[in-house]
Amino acid sequence: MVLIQNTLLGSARKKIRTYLKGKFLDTLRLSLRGGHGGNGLPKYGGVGGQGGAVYFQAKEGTTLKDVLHKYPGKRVLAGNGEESSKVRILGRRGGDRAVEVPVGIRVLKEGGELVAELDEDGKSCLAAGGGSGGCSGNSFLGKPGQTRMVTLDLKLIADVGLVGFPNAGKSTLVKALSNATPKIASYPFTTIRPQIGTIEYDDYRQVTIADLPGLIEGAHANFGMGHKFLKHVERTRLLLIIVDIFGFQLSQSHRKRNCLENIYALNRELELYDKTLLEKPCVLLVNKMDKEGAIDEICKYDKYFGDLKDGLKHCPEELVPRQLINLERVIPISAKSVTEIDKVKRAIREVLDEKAEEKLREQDAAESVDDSERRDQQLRGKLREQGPRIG
Ligand SMILES: Nc1nc2c(ncn2[C@@H]2O[C@H](COP(=O)(O)OP(=O)(O)OP(=O)(O)O)[C@@H](O)[C@H]2O)c(=O)[nH]1
Ligand SMILES: [Mg+2]
Repeated sequence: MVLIQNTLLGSARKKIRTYLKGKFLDTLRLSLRGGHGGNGLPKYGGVGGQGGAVYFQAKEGTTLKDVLHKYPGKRVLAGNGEESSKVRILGRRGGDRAVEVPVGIRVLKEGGELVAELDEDGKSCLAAGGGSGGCSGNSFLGKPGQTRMVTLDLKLIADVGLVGFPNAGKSTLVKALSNATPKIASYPFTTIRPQIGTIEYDDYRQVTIADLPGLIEGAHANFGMGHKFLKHVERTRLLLIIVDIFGFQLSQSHRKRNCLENIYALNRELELYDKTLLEKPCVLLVNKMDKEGAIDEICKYDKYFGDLKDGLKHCPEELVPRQLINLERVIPISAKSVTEIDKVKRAIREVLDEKAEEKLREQDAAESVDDSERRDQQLRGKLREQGPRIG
């Protein structure tokens, strides 16, 4: 029996391995069941053991593929509580099951309700509790554990997210900036899954950057790969928007968009996905400046990069965003040139630091307002205690 079970499990694992080869998993549905409580022993007043619970624990370096390899049937069961017996009046508690999941996981119940957000290494949450053991209060009958379907939804955690149309040079840039080794090719949709690289600075500071598959116009209506990868920029602190100086044309049947139109189109796709993304600081990289004719091209649009509002008069109606992105810097680059990569590296660091300082200043200001309000309240309280003044 055990042999048959092992063989079946082995073949399921094999199928899953083949299916997952090359596939990026960022969501996984699991069926969970807490352990059943053990029965009590009425004759001796014995209490059955509590059923074990299912937990999720975030662990650096784990992927959703690892979870699936471990639970190919997508079912996680905790141990049942032990029954009370003459030799062991208090039944032993059933074993807990701690499922290691990637950092950045959101645990969602059926219907999408958020159970927990495991965004730090080591953070854990209870996902399905065990049933209580049988005792005098429940006729000595152990209770079943909680049964629950959950979805694990992964949002990558990176400091910087790259947003651009296909072929703009996102992967070329990430490869030059960081330790990531994404595939680069001269056709669109080379990148089909997100990848995170780490940028190292001379003072050992590290900044993580996410290379994402290219967006296309109409991604909000599920064209191309749709918006499904944009969730991975939700937790970033900075957006690197990258456009090809010569614009982008998906195919002969699509309209060619120049680089200014590309910026508005990306702005609009971000807005249609989630307008709070527009509050993030953005750095615009105008790429492929080493190509012939690039200088003439940038001269046409340069004046609008500093004031996107002014450029709206050249924007086709269908691309006009309601709210414009916050461009902190505009840097013309060639992702193939080492010196220009250094410029980008410095700018990333500067903007991240500026924003962090701004946030600290705002927190300090809010705290000092709180302090002065507290002092005012104390003073008013004291005056009330002293009673009304005569005269
Ligand atoms: N001349 C020139 N070519 C570049 C530059 N940056 C990228 N390329 C070329 O542009 C093509 C696309 O580059 P990728 O880095 O794969 O572009 P991507 O934005 O990651 O594309 P997708 O993954 O399809 O979205 C490749 O042939 C690169 O060699 C650049 O600065 N100058
Ligand atoms: Mg790419």
